[in-house]
Amino acid sequence: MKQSKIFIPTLREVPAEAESVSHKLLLKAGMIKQNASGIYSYLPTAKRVLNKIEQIVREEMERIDGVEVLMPVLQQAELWKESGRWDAYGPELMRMKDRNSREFSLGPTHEEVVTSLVRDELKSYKRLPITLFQIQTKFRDEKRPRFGLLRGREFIMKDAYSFHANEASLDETYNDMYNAYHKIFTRVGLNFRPVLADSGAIGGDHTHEFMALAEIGEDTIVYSDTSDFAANIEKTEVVYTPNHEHTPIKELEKVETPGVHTAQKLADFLNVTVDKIVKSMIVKVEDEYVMILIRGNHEVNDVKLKSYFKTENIEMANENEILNILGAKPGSIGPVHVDKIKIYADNDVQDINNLAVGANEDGYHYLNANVDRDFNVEAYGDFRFILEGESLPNNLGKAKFAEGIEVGQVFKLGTKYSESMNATFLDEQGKARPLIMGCYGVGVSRTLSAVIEQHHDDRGVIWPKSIAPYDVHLIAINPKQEAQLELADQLYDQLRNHFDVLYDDRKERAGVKFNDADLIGLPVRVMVGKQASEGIVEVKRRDNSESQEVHIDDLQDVLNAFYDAVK
Ligand SMILES: O=C(C[C@@H]1CCCCN1)Cn1cnc2cc(Cl)c(F)cc2c1=O
Ligand SMILES: [Mg+2]
Ligand SMILES: [Mg+2]
Repeated sequence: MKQSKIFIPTLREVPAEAESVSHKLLLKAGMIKQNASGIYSYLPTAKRVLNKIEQIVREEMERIDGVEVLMPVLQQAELWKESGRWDAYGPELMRMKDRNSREFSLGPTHEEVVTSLVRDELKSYKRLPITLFQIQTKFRDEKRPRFGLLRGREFIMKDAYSFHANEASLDETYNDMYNAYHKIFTRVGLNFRPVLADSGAIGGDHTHEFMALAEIGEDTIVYSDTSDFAANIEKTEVVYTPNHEHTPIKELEKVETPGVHTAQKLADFLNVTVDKIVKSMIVKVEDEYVMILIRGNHEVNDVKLKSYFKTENIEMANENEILNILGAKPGSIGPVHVDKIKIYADNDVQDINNLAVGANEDGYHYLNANVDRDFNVEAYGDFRFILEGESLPNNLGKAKFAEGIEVGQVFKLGTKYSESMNATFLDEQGKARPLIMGCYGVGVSRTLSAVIEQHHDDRGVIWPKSIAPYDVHLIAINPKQEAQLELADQLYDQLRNHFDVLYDDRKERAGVKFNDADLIGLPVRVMVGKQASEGIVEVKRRDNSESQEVHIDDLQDVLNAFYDAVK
């Protein structure tokens, strides 16, 4: 492809709102353009990378007998009402009406659609197991889209669904998928770890996420320094070992605490460590508000709340809701004398008494609040994130943290959808039983970004050759020089029989061309410059500074050697 004909709007400066490296480089290298928040157009070089990632995914799915389909993006609400998920999701599920006022969602995932697709077909155990997959656009109305394609609202996913007559068959496909994902993420050049994860409201109880290691990653991986334990922090159980530091019960005392709105400030004000403070959070669980109590040095784990209350529809209450319920701002709320909403507490809250908590009056706190005397706790539970260094469950060592980008996930779904949607098959005894399902996703557009996060330098992307937009960047340094243009044109015709070639034939200054070539990040470069008249060109790698001047008679061999040497 000639660069004078393609569309790669590289930028000199990057818009300030781009925070992650991949977001900056996607914009600077002219790979994406934002249409709206979290919604992007993929420009030519990005589209070519997506094609290659999708092709790798397709190959590995078909290798384990996955069968490709393409389901609709618009999903009729009736299906989500059958599965009970129409009300289980909040504003993240984009909903709309057609011209006849029929309700639809923009598909965030396709369990309901695929189950409705097979329930009229897969009626006999003889047709099982079967795995259907698609590579398709998804929509999830994220509250805070950010980091470009890492957390978009519209994104490309490979989603696969498998159907089985028994658990053993599901286990087999789950393992096949697990291994196929290993191959996919290895082939696209990612440094990744599979981790135990929380299956959330999707159902089932066995799931692994595939995490690309990157500091920008929003997920925290908990791993062990002495075992092969690895889990998403959302899932990592906190082992509660009682360690009561109780002091003699004291009288409840209300104190004025001007300007004290955080646990740390209250701790400083009271001259105690922040773990002696108890924070109160108000959470809306579907339509009911509850209070969660947690020690000042811990954070509430929203996924553990969703798992405990068995719903995805959980949101932190906003300031107005808190004011309406408790009559005070978030920094001054607490459990004392609160009886119109239920109070839940993290296990570790049991270890201390005579608590310092908000007084439900702005600018005031209580000292010496004690459970049973001053407030009731509905239930204690594991509602927090584990801290680095704490013991892992089952003596698997101490928790260590790493950031990850979730690029894939495999689930054992069980019969959650087949039962609710009446998708049954006749077993060997002719008895109707619900299909057993698995589902498996790869974030295709997110994988593109994750690769950039792991493969770049300060000048631009360094594509692994398996998914680079092109193989070779051919640059005529000064096409106004007849000898250079002629030789470059000749090499373009020659090289494109062996490689995908991007040919920079533009009448731009050399500096612009080299900057753009570094940004675009193709594995190997052939530069036609001043020595064109002697038939000498320069071959250069993008991943290191290795380069070599070579006569065009030897170019093919040298270029093959350079290309083979690149990862
Ligand atoms: O998508 C999955 C499970 C698997 C992942 C692999 C491919 C098949 N699905 C989980 N999940 C995540 N976010 C969602 C967001 C919305 Cl708004 C929704 F309505 C449903 C879901 C939802 O179900
Ligand atoms: Mg996640
Ligand atoms: Mg997930």
